[in-house]
Amino acid sequence: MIRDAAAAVGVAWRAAPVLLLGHLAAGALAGTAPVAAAWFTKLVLDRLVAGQTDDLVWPALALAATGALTVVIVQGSQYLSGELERRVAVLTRDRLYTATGRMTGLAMLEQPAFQDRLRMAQAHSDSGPRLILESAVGGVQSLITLLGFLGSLAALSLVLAATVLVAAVPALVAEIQLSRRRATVLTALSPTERRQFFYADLMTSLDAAKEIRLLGLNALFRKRMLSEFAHANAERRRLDRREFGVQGLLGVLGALVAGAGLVWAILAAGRGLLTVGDVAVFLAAVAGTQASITAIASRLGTAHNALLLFAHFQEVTKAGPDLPCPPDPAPVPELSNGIELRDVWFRYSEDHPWALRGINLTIPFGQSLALVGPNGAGKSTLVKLLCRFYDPTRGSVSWDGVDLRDMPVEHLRARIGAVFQDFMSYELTATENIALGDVDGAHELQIGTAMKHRVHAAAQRAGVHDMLTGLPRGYDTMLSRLFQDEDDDTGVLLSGGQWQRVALARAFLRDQRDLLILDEPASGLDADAEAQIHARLAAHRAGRASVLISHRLGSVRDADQIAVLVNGRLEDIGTHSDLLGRDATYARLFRLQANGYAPA
Ligand SMILES: Nc1ncnc2c1ncn2[C@@H]1O[C@H](COP(=O)(O)OP(=O)(O)OP(=O)(O)O)[C@@H](O)[C@H]1O
Repeated sequence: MIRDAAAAVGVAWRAAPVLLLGHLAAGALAGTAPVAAAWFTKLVLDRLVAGQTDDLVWPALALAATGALTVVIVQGSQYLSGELERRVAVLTRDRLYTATGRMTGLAMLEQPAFQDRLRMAQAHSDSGPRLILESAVGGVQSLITLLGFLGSLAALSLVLAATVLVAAVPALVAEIQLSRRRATVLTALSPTERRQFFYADLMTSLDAAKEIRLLGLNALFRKRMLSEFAHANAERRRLDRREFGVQGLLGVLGALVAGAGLVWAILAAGRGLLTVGDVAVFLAAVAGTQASITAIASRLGTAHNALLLFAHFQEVTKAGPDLPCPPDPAPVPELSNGIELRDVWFRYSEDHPWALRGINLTIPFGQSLALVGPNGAGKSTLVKLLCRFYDPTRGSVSWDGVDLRDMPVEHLRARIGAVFQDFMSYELTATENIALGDVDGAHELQIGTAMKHRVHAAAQRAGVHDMLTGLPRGYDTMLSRLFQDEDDDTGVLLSGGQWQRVALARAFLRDQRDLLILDEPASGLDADAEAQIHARLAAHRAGRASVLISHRLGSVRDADQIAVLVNGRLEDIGTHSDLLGRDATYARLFRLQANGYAPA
């Protein structure tokens, strides 16, 4: 907890040291103002009662100046706090997304617990340090006020000063417990909120709009969202009620102490033990002491709560890379022999069934391997292991004899081009959508003349150049209608097959890479386009290894090798004619598909 507090202050210090110091100084000044105002009031009242009107001017002026200064400090403090939060936000976001960038695998992102932590970190990383600092500054401010008023109170009655102090202990304890409870409830509600966002998102998502409307799912998802919402509200209500009860009791206790003090002060003044000014200071001190203690308790609670939430940010940013990285990684050589899977077993987690079972397979350099098999056989999983999105649970994948785990993962991926089954459609211009295939991550996307030529060539190979040229702004057209200016609605939505060609063009931009992976690259293409794409792929096979996944067996029959996966096992491997001759899964599936095209 202390380490998290130091980290939060460290973040603010790194983001804006001068603002931080200014904020602290403003807090300390603001803390002395109420005490000074009380004593100036006493001077004014005592001199008024004593008829010393000539000596009234400076305490009255000082009282007015204190009031004015307080207003300036409060306003200035608010500005400093806002600016500090803005600068902290830039720094925390940078750290958060640098940390997620260090997670080079997929397993961590797939864990619900990590997703919850990430969401909490995203939600509280900006406000966390601000709340912690504000609580610290506010706490110091209230402490200064408290000490000043306690001193004043002690000068008038030691017993009363001690009573006010002791009466404050329950408030401190209660506030800390309440804040702990608040943070626990927030964390426990995270999965509920995740589901709530999921349903809310579904109902407004463009991708889901067709099905939601056709199947009439809006009412169902709205009810589910509201039910999650109601569950979260019930928890929050329980918390608010508890808070209401505790704070109410504490308020009554404080009022009783203040009331008793007031009676004592009036009786003492009646007996001539206190002046009118003393009574004024006394009243201000009792109220000020109680208010400061309540403020300190509440600041402590806020800081405690903010710290518990900020811990999520700390955990995410401190998490190491999710794929082990050797201390002295081997450079990734250009592929010259091939990639070998040796007795590879893989499951997504210990609770999941095996997705790959003892796969032994070689993908020789300069050759193409087709992966075929029924749904869920493990084809995409195998491809994900080739890109090292996961490490095999058992066995190894090696690149020219070097285990992928011994290589820097970013170097490995720099040698791979891929189109995944669930490829991305970026809401950017057509040029950017393709140029993203070859970026230097450290720099902004540079689209000079040379890059434009390469983008056009890749688009031509993917058979999408003419279509892109014909768009309202050619290659500069936004492939989205979401990010338009009011007076510019030239963005377009592409069809599924057109998007697939753009994704292919993006992969072709990386065609100098050693391994080309195409997971169902032509599933959305018309028959002409599919034939063209496969002819082009075949022409570019030399000089690299390629892996092609397809359910349309006619399109993989020319592959140098066809591997048949069934239920995570390698059932068979060979050329098209080898496999047809063996009369197993491949031959059965091929004949089934071929029959569909045979004349009736
Ligand atoms: N991220 C994941 N977490 C847990 N299980 C997964 C994950 N991805 C895939 N699986 C499971 O692993 C198995 C293999 O899936 P995979 O996607 O590799 O099959 P596939 O052969 O590519 O299927 P398809 O032809 O339908 O694309 C399936 O049982 C699937 O449910």
